[in-house]
Amino acid sequence: MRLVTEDEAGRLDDQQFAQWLAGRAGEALTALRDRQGFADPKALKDAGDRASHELMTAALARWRPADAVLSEEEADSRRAWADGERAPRHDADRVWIIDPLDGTREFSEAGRDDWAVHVALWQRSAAPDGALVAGAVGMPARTTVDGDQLILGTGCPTPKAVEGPIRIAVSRSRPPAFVGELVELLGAQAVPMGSAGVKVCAVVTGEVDAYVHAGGQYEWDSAAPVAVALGAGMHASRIDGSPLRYNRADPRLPDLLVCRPELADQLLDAIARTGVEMPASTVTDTPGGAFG
Ligand SMILES: Nc1ncnc2c1ncn2[C@@H]1O[C@H](COP(=O)(O)O)[C@@H](OP(=O)(O)O)[C@H]1O
Ligand SMILES: [Mg+2]
Repeated sequence: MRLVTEDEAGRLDDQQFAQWLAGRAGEALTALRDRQGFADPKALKDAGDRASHELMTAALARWRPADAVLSEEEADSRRAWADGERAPRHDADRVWIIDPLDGTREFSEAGRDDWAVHVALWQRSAAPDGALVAGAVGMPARTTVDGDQLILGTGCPTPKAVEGPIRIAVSRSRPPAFVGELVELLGAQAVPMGSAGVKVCAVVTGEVDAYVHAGGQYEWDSAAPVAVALGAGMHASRIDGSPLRYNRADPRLPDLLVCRPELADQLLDAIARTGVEMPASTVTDTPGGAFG
């Protein structure tokens, strides 16, 4: 995808804008990585988070000034649930849910390409009671056949099923405790990799059949990837099969199942058989609603 200039971004629709924004942030992150190198991983992580967040929020302020933003790197959106304060996103009609750098750990390790940029748009008026209406996941260290950075939007085709054991993407650094048992129950294969966005996109491209996570995550980790997965006809839910909801008062969204639709029942059943419990604190309220 060739990116239009900053000045031309105003004519893009929301989905095109999400892809454009992921691409611009990806270019900046790649340049930063090249310039700064890997000698100080913490400094590189911090610089990446900050540079990408600033680029994205400046572009959103310019081109979508009426919309609110929920970003991993925006203290106000994180603090809201802890302090019981209301942030602008709780009352907004449209909220951009962004993770400026997902797979931060992998971004700071030389040679790794499993990190991503997430851009999603949540709209209050969308059924059933507020929903994701656009999304893009950029994987700046991966390229298309044309040599451009790889950016997936909501129009990806459903990949063909592959014979053989179910391949399940899991976090390489924090896999859910029940994964060993799950893999054994299903005769499946665990495929460790970094970044929630990269793992969901691996399901969308057919590299794996499913992605399972539990134990902690936030809305920005999964919003854009889930928009991409739903657009490609994939199943996406909590690990008990209940729906994923975004722009809640509490942005914690600690578990996730994304998989080929024909595997959903089998995977949900096997996850339930491991006895994993859903944390009580994740009971959700009305979209953007009062704090419980
Ligand atoms: N137990 C946990 N608690 C909070 N966040 C978690 C988590 N496990 C994974 N994540 C977040 O989910 C994203 C993908 O993780 P992983 O690469 O391990 O699969 C990372 O986002 P960031 O890189 O944006 O911080 C990571 O911080
Ligand atoms: Mg993240």
